[in-house]
Amino acid sequence: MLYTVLKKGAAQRVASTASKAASKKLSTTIEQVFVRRPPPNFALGLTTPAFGKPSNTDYGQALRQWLRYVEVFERRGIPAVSLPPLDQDCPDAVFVEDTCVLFKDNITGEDVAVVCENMARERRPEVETMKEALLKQGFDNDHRPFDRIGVVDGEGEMLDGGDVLKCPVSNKVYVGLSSRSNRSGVDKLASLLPNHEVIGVPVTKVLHLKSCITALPDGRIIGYDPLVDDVDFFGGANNYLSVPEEGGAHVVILDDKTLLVAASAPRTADILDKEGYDLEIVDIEQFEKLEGCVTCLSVRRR
Ligand SMILES: NC(=O)NCCC[C@H](N)C(=O)O
Repeated sequence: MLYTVLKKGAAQRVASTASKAASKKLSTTIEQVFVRRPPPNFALGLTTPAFGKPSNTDYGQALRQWLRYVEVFERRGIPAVSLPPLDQDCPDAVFVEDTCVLFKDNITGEDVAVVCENMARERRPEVETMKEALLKQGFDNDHRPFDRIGVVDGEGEMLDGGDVLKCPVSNKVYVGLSSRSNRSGVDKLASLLPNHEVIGVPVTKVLHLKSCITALPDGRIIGYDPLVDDVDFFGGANNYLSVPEEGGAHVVILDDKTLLVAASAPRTADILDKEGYDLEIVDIEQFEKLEGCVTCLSVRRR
C-alpha cells in the first residue's frame, strides 16, 4: 500500500492553480530531517544476493557513525525528528529514506508526503511510525482518503524511497525500476505529483537508483558508471558527472554549495572540492555493509 498525505487545503489549491502558475525550482534548503537510531541487530538487515552478507559489523561503531551523521544536520540548524527505535523486528529501520518521500509541489509549494507501505515485506513494519511522525509534524490526511496502491502479496504497485531522485533545477523526478519499485509504482507516483515530470529508469545492477546516482545542486546527475544501467537517460555529458567510486555516487545536498559525502569516496571528494563545493564528510562504513549510503539514513523535507 502507499498513502498520500497532504497539508490542509493542498488538494484544492493544486486544482485551482496548476494551470496558471509557473513551475518553481526545487529548493536545496532542508527544513527538517527524519532519522531513526540503528537497532542493535542492524547486521541482520536485508542484502541482495549479489552484494552478499555483511561481515565484521560493529554496533558501537554504527551508533557513533549515525550520531555523527545526525550531528551534521543539527550543527547546520536543521532539526532532526527522531523516529521511535524499532529494536526487535526491524534491523533495517535506520534506513528511513525507503519508507517515505517528501516533496514540495512545484506549482503550489505545498508539502506532499508519499509513504511507501509496500516496500520489502520484512521492512513493512517500519512504515507506521513514519506515518505517525509525519502527522505530528503537520502533515494532514483530512482532505482526501489515503490512496492505496499495491497489494500485500507483492503484486501491484511497488515503490521504495531509495529509488526516487528529485532533481533540482529541472524538476524531474527519476524513479528506479528496480527489485523494489516497479512501473505501476512509478505511474502511481506520477499521478500523485501532477506538477512534476516523473520518469522511470532501469536499475538492474544495484539495490536502488540512488545506490548509483544522485543529483548536484546545479541539476547535474552524479554517478558511478559501472553501476548505472544507461547514463544516456540523464541528459548527456553536460548533465552528468562521472565519479570514480561507488560511494561517491551518493551525495546529500545540504545547500546550494554544500554536499554531504561518504568517507569511502576520497577521490570523488577531491573532484567535488575542485568543482567548488564545500563538503561534509561522514564515515558510514557500518551502513555501507548493509547496502546503505548517505541518502538512505534520512528523509529530507525541503
Ligand atoms: N535507500 C537506500 O539506499 N536504502 C538502503 C537499504 C538497505 C537495506 N539493507 C535494504 O536492503 O533495504
